[in-house]
Amino acid sequence: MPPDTDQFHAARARNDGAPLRWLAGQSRHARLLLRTLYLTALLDTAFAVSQAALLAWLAAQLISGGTSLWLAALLLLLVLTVRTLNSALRARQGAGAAAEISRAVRDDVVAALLRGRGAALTPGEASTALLEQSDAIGRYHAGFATQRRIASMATLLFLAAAFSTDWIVGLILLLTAPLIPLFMILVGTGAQRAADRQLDSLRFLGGYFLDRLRGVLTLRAFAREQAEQHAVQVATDDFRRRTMKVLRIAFLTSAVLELFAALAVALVALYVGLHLLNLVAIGPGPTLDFGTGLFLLLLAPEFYQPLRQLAAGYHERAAARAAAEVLAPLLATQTMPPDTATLPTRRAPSLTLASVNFRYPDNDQPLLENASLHLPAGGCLVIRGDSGTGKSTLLKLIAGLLTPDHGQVQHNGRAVAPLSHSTGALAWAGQHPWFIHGTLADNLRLVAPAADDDTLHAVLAQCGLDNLSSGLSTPLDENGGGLSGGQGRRLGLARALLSDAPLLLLDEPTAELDPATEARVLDALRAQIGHRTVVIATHSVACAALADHSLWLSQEADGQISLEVAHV
Ligand SMILES: Nc1ncnc2c1ncn2[C@@H]1O[C@H](COP(=O)(O)OP(=O)(O)OP(=O)(O)O)[C@@H](O)[C@H]1O
Repeated sequence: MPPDTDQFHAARARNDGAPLRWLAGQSRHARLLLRTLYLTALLDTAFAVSQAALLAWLAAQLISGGTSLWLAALLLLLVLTVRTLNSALRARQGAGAAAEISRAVRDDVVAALLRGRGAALTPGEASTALLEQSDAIGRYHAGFATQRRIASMATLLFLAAAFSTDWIVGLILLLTAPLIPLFMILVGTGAQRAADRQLDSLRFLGGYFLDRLRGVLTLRAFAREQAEQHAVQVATDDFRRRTMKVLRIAFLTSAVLELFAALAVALVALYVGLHLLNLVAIGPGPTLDFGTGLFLLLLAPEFYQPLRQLAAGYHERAAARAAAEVLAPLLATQTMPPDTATLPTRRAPSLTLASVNFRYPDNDQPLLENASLHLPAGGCLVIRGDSGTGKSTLLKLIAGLLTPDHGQVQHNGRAVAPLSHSTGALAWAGQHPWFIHGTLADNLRLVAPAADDDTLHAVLAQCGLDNLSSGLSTPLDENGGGLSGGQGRRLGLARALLSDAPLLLLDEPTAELDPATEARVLDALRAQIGHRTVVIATHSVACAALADHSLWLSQEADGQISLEVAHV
């Protein structure tokens, strides 16, 4: 179900934590788990009161040699067993709800990244958003947010039990209980600031490590390992200090709250003790016998337990708020544009750009302004132009990886669906193909799981990849290790050709190829034109000869990109 983005933005502007509630509301399964979690927590409160009452009854029976000893023991055993089972269920529902919410948020983040919404994020920031921040949202909802609701209901239940037994003890609990939330609010701002700083540091570190790992060979070539090692140490140290600060606040909060709770329990114990020794005359007086006194004494620590758990999870709230601020711009744009559609058939689509404007968020200059073109179904459009004028960007717009700021990209006259909603209607071979750890065959079968070896050999031959000594069994790592740069790129092309997508989008498919291999690849591409619509971004003159429509992008003196369309 697409979220209501207006509501989201309004909530964000109010900064009342509503983005967090909005993020949890996305999954129906998570809502169900949260409800069960809440119910089990309320049951636990009822069991805690019963357990205290039965324990006190049993002790009273033991001392007075009462006749209901076995009944009290049996009932206590029953309550203890059911409470243990209920606690296990509660822990399970809590973990399930946290995992489910994290999964739902993660799915939304993946969809947003696939739509190019994370263009401004470094890979490290994107992976932090996918892993830590999504988890922080899940932990918060199953932890602090649920505990807040539980604590208020449980407090009322315990107070009702205490007041109905002894109003003085009820009063002690009532007057000491607000100290805990009050203290939490007092440390709140500091905790939030510390969590924000820790998250900033984590996001920075994510990207920093990834960049250094990728560039490790370059760093070694320039003998920069020592300097980088030191820089990594400094960055890690900074993260450690910030994490310790968050933990210090969390521990300090817990310790102070433990102290409050211990003092309040001691106060109840003092009152009950003085009463049993007949040293005070206030309260219910002679009705406070040993059993009732013990019940109140057992009830007091249970009363503070939900509030202490709430305080212990307070840093979860700060971490989740910080995470929601980062995820908000990514997830607020999840709505599908109206009248969008994936390609309904396997027929080659026509392509239209209708007055498209596009600017990368961190660039002042628009890259495309009022760009329009039409490519009939089964046509071949070749995009050429100076480096950096926007050829790859245009391909991404056609793919639905990027969304125009104004105007529309249409497939068969209908607005293009974001790539995350696509159903295999287009095949993409980019400049930096993506590999999986496995064999060459594994990498090809990503797009055609049922393809037999003969089909794979045929497509490899078309792309000039039939001379590898281990053939389909050639092992690859996730960086394409096992293939040369040009071979890796041709594997990407082979994958696109192997798919049955009716729209082929190819970015520099013949770069780094010797003339003989380029000729083979061009023959393979020529064979696609007519029954597939093909769009190619290239610098190659030979490749440009495939075009029945061509486009030239060039940069004007004033920095503007102009777009010249020609029917070949
Ligand atoms: N993710 C991004 N964020 C901001 N600016 C970007 C981003 N990607 C590309 N650009 C900028 O947009 C411009 C067009 O980039 P693009 O990759 O589309 O060019 P290109 O014509 O394909 O270049 P080349 O021929 O060198 O491959 C460049 O000036 C680049 O700096």
